[in-house]
Parts: sequence; C-alpha cells; structure tokens
Amino acid sequence: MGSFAGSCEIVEEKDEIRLTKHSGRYGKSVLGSSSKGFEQKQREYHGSLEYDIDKLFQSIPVKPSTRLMGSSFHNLETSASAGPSRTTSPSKRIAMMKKPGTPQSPRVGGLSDSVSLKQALRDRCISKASEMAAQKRLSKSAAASPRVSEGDRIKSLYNQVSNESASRSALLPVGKGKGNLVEVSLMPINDKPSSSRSVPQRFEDPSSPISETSQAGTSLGLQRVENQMREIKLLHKSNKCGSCLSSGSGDYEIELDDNVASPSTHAFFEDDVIEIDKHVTSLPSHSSKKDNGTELDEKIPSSAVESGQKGKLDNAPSSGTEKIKTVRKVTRMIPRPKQQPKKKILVKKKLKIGVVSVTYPTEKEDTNDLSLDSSANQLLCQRCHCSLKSTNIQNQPSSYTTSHNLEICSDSLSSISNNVGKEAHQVADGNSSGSCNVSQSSESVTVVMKQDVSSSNDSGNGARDEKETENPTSSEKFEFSLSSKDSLGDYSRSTSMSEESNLSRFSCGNKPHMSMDVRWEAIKHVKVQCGSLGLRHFNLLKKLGCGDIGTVYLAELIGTNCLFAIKVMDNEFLARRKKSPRAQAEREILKMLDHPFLPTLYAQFTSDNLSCLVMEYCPGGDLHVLRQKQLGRCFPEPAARFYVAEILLALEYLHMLGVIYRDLKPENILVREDGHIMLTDFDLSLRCAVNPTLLRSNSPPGQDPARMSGPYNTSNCIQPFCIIEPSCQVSCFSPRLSSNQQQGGKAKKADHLSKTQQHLKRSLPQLVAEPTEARSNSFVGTHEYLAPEIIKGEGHGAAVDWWTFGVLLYELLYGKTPFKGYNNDETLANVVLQNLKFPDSPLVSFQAKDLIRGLLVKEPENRLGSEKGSAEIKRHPFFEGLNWALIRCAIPPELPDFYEYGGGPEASASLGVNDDRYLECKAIGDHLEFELF
Ligand SMILES: Nc1ncnc2c1ncn2[C@@H]1O[C@H](COP(=O)(O)OP(=O)(O)OP(=O)(O)O)[C@@H](O)[C@H]1O
Repeated sequence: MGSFAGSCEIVEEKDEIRLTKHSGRYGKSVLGSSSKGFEQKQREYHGSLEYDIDKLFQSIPVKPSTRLMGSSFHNLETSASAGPSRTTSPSKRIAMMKKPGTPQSPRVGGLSDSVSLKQALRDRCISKASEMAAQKRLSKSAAASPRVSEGDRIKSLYNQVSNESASRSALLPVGKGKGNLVEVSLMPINDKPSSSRSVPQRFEDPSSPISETSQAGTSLGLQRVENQMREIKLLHKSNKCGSCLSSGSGDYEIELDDNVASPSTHAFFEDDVIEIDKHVTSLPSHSSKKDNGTELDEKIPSSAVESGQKGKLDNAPSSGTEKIKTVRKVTRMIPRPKQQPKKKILVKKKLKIGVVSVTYPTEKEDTNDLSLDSSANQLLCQRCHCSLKSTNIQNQPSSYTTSHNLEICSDSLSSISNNVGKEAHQVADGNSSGSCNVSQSSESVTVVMKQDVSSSNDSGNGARDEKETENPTSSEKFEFSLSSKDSLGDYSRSTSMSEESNLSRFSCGNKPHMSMDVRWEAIKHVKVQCGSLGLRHFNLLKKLGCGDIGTVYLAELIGTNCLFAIKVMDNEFLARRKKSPRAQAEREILKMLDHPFLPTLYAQFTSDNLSCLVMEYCPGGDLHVLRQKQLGRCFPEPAARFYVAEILLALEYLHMLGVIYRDLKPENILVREDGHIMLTDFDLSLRCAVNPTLLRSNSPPGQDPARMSGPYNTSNCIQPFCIIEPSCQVSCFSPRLSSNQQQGGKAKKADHLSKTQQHLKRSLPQLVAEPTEARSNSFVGTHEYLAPEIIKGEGHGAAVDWWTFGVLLYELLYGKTPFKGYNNDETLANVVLQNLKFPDSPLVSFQAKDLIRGLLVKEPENRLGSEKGSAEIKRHPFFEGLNWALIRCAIPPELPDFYEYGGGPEASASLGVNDDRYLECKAIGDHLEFELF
C-alpha cells in the first residue's frame, strides 16, 4: 500500500490541488510547471477519500463563511488542515470529525457533529483572521490619523467591513449566509463593549428587520435618512421655532417656546443640525453600505430627533456608531434647553419667596389678636436684600404703637424721618424713602399718638389769644412719645406737640427729613449768639404774597445765605377779625409736619405783636401760575399725574395726622427748587380725631375686610424695581409693566409678575388713616373747589379733600375747573346740580377721566376715597405703575421758565401781579375763604 505511504504527500498534494482549485493563480505558482504530474494527481485525488471529504465540506452550510475571509483564510485553512493531515490518517480524521463539537464550534450555529472539528478549525481561523484584520485596521487608522476619534475609527472599520461583506454578499444569493455576515461584522468591534454589547442580541434575533433588508433597500434607506436630515436642517433654518420638531417632544417645546432662550437655542440647534447633516452626508453613500444604511434607516426615522427615541438610539449597534454619534448630538440638545428654564425656576423662586414673605397676616395671626412676633416676621427683600419687618401695633382707641426696625438700604437718598410725623407718614403711605435714606443701621422707633380732638379749629371755637396759643390749655392734645436709637445722635425724647419746645430750642430733631438742612444750624447759631430769634435777624427781600391772615415775605437770615419764607401775621388784626384760631391752627399743624411735600417750619417767634412763621421757601411759584405758562394753559398729563400724585401723598399724610386740608387749589401748591411740590396754607384745615386702622384686604368680594389694628409691615426698600412692595398696602404699587414688556418674549414673565403682584396687593393689608368720622359745618374753601356737601351745609368730612383733589386734577388737565360759572353763585349751583362734563380738548386719557369721575361724585359716601382714603385712589389705573415710595426721588416734569420766581427784584416784579388769579389772591375779598357758620 504504497499509496498509503504516499498518502501524506497526497494529502499534501491534494491539499495543494484543493488549494489550486480554490485559488487557481496562486495554486499554479505553488505547484510548479509539471502539468502532467498535476493532472495525474488530480485524477487520483478525485477518486480518493480526501476528495469525498472535501465534497462533504463543500456541501455544509458554513461553506460560504470560508469564502468570507478571502485568500488569507484559505492560507490559514490550508495550514490548519495540513497540520493534522500530516500526522493523522484519513480514517482518524474522519473519526475525529465524527466527534462532538469542540468548544470552538458554537460560533457557527447549526453545524452537525460530523463537521464539528472542521468547523471548529474554521471558526478559530475566522476569529483569528477577523481579529488580525481588525487590529491591522485599527493600527492603520491610528497611524494615519493619531487624533482620530473613536467614533471615526469605528466608522472606518465599519465601512471597510461593510465593503467587504457587501462585496462578499454580492457573491451570494440574497438572504443566504446572513448569519455569517454577522460574525464578520462583529469581530472588529468586540473591543468596543459599550457599543457592541447590544449588537449580538439584535442580530441574533432572526426577526430583526436588518436581516430582512435588501441591499437595494439599504441604499434607499441611507438616502432617505440623508434627505430627512436635510429636511430637519431646512425646517430649523426656515422656522426657527422648532415646532415641527417639537411634536411629541416636550423638551423642544420648552426650549423653543422660551423666547428668552430662543436665540441661543436656535443657534445651538442649527449648528447641530448642520453637523448632523454633515455627518450623514459624509458617510459613503454607495450601495455597499448595507448595514450602515439599514441602521440609519431604522434608527433615524422622520422624527429622529424626538427625544423619546434617545434610549432606543443609545442601544444602536456599534456598527452604527456614526449614526449614534450623530443622534447623540441631537439628543444632547435636549439637556441644554432644560438648563434654560433654570432662569424660570429661579424667577419662580423669587416670586414664591416674595409671595410668602408678604403674605401677611394669616388667619391664625389674626386670631392671635395681633400678638405677632415681629422677629418672626422680619423678611428680606429679594431684590435689594433690605429688610421688611412686620411689626406690632397695640390696638388702642385713637392710638397706635409701632416698633419699627430700620435697616439701611444702600441707596439712601435723603434724610430719615423718624419722628412721629414721619412714622405716621410711613404708616400712611409707606413712602419709605425717608427711612431708606438714613444712615442708620438699626433704629427702633416707638410711636404713641393720642389724639383726643374731634374738631378744633372751626370758626365756632372762637379766637384764642397768643398766650393761649403758646401755652395751650385747650382740649386738643397730641402726645407723641418717641423713643429711638439713632446712630446719628441720641434722640430719645418725649414731645408734647402742644408746646413750642422743639422750635424754641431750634432743634431739627422733630424734622428728621430735613435734619441735614444747613438752615437748622444757621438759625441755631443765631439763637445761640443772640439769645432769641426775631425779625431783626432777617432781611426781607420781597413780598411773596399775602393771604387772609397774613403776608408772606422772602427773607434772608442775616449773615447767612439761607433764604426763608416768613409769614407775618398781625396778632391784633387777627384778634379783631376773630381769625386768631386759624392762625393758631396753621401754626400747630406746621409744627407737626415733617413730610417732603409739606412745608417745614424752622422757627416761630413774635416780634412787635407780629407773629412770624419761618418756613421753607419755595422758589418755583405755585401751580396756578405755572399752569398759566403751559401750552394751552394746562399741564401735560404726565406732569399732572406727577403733581397730583405728590399731592395725594401729602393729603394722605395730613389725614393720617387727623388734618382735613379743605383748601386744595393750585394756588396753595408751591413748587420747590428741585421741582417737587409743597402744599401750603393750613389756616382752613380741620383737625379731628383719627383712628388709623389696618384692613385685611383679602377678604371675600363684597364683604368688608376685617378691621384690624396693629401689625403692619414696614420697609425701607427703595430699590426702584423692587418687586416686593414695601410696607403696607397703601404705599404699594406694582411696577408699571410697560407695553414693551408685555410684548415679545417677556410677555409671559411680565404677565406672571403682574398676577403675582396683584396677588400681593390683594393679600397685603391696608392701612386706613382716613378721618371718616370727622364732621364740620363750616363753609370753607374756594368757590370753584367747594364740595357739594359743604355748599349744601350737610356737614362734611375728609371726603371734601378727595372732591377738591378731583377738581384739581381736572383743572391741571383742562386748564379750568369743572363747575365754574359766570359768578360765584352760579359756580356753587353748578357744583351741586350740574353733571360732570369733559371738554373735547385737550385729549385726556380714559384713566384720568375715570379717576376724576370717581372723585367728583356728589354724594360723599359714594366718592372715591371716602371709605379708605388715599388707598383707594392710589389703586386707580391712572396711577398704575407709579412707585409711590420713590416719587420724591423721581425727576419732576420739565417745565418752561421754571425758576422765574426766584429771588431778586426782577423776579419780584413778575410775581404774578399781572395774573388775574394772583390779583384775586391779593384781593382777598374776592378770593374768599368765608365762614358762614
Ligand atoms: N413757603 C413759601 N414759599 C414761597 N412762597 C410762599 C410760601 N408761602 C406762601 N407763599 C406765597 O405767599 C402767598 C401768600 O400765602 P398765604 O398762605 O399767606 O396766603 P394764601 O395762601 O393766599 O391764603 P390764606 O389767606 O389762606 O393764607 C401765597 O400765595 C404764595 O404765593
């Protein structure tokens, strides 16, 4: 059996022959040139067992996989098969092939035991070859592009493998050998666990759509994906709203609906889309990208950017890394917009805090009879971080006590007002500007006000002599107990306002808002030097005007540059005309006042039976004269709004002090040097009892708010745009939400702010310091400004000031009063009988007209302000957006010839002597303040 001896050779030869058979060109070069010998061996081979075995192998399903690895595989296969063939007989090899599969065999599923050995060898060869190929490619890629990303490297590998598999697939019928393709495609990326982990699951699934995808379909899918991505890009470029992409994706809706974030979002989004498009189009689009195209088609449907697909996309096979990268770029777009609403969240927090901080008091607090812990109610302004403190007021008849803890706001603008008047002012209008302006870090002010006066200075009270004025023993009694710790100085004091102690001491202590005024020091200096202050210390520069009870002069304190307005009243004349009570009332009211829109009384003295009041000088003239200088003799509405707003605060303050002004008219409104106003002339004012009460304003509609006296919030916040409204309701106004704010991206935010602040308004308590119980039957005032109830003699109260307030606004806007007749009698008749009419010109806003209508209601009980005083009026839309607390710091209207009435002879000549009304003023009889009862 020489044949057996040569079997090895045969085997080897047959291996060579078989090799030649599979790879002719290569085989020829190996076999040499002896064609005859080759043919002989071939014939022998075809009749041998080896031939049969090879035929058997060719018939098994793994045959295609042997082709997949190309020539290298064949080399390996040859060497592998040659190994055992040299040492093992064919029979043994057959026996070995009949053994159960080796551990290497499971890689190819479905193999029979009869071919397990062969298949195991092939498997190992395939794996080895794949790994080597992969490593080679990786090393090539790394060498060619050291900085190439992992995604790009995988992409390159993927493309190569895809090309190979596609080219091999071209040799196979569609649908055949698909499982083997998996083996090949997976091998290079096994070192990418994150991306490849899911691949086997996907491809082991026989129902996987990928396995059913044809090559043609793959190409179409890739093309479709490219088109889709281009569509996305175009949509974003054209719409810039992303709504087309946001369907079903709340993330995008949030992002793109946020107008604030939209610009950056758009840029970000568009950039990514461009990148997406670039990535997709950069993929080779030739038809050989079967897997790539298939996966892209599968993973990026028309709504590929929907966030909901993120999880699915993350599970994409590693072969689709390029796509994954692309899609991840899309999905990364989602978290970024989610960061944008942080602003919203932040804003909401602020608002929430604000709501919480000002929601006060609760029902529980209410039932606790105002025993609120002020410390627990100390709040922090969210914007300027100044403190808001809820304080306690002991509810006592006609009295209140407050503990006001002041902390300094950095934007202090003027001096503090921490005496009774100022405290009262803060309570009344919440105008915290005074308190904000103080360089005091902590001040506790306790205010006790007792007013046992029902009506004091009506004409029926009769005149009082000067001594009585200076040392009053009347029933009027104001007690202001003021205890404070001031960093600027100690003023812990107890002041009786029925004495002249403060003024006689030339102290500015009770005029804190003017405490920094040098005029205090000048007067004090004279007092110290001369022992007393008199007319001899002043140079009377000119006569500013004369009234029913006196004459006002512009005066300079000798040796100083300080100008004052000195009202000189002849005591004998007053006594003879029974007008001493009016003079006394004015004097006492002036002593009380400490308000930026009311005159400061620096000193009072009597010289040669002349009673003198040294007051702050206003160089701007009065509003009546100023109005005459306006175009059309009326003020522009913003200017009128500004002036009446300041007047409203002054009236509010007076009412809080129990003073009904009763003589409001443009002539009594003076213009300061800084353009703000000063309400003067208090000789007709009525002093009365007042019981400031705090109303909880969040009561159900139609139900009177629960009255509560006691705690109120105080604030020294003067930040112009502080959203937390300071102090009590009467002083709070929401910032005006301009039309610009209402438009565009801030509309929602502004709307939200508006709603929040409306809620704040509703929830804040209201301080009512309106002397609603006061009644007088005096017929006082100026004809055109007289309220109907005064004319009818039915008795009147504080509501008369709101009537006159309406007449004032009307006159400032229209240049005339609403009920003026040909003579005084007709005017009075019109006031009582005539309906309110508005001229066609000038044009006045609906809000202004509406406010006037509300104020000029003939029945005082139905008049705006009659119930809750200024708090009602402040809330009118005419004042919407006005920052009451900062109005004193606002820039006054620019008006022509503003300082024409400054000191000097020239100015004196133009002191309105040619003005009819001013002449009327001189002719006191015509400009009457008459007292019928
Ligand atoms: N502080 C002041 N600064 C500048 N001018 C003033 C000041 N006080 C008063 N005047 C001017 O002096 C005039 C007289 O004022 P005064 O208060 O004495 O009388 P009246 O206001 O006309 O009415 P009445 O008769 O009620 O007193 C005013 O019209 C005003 O123009």
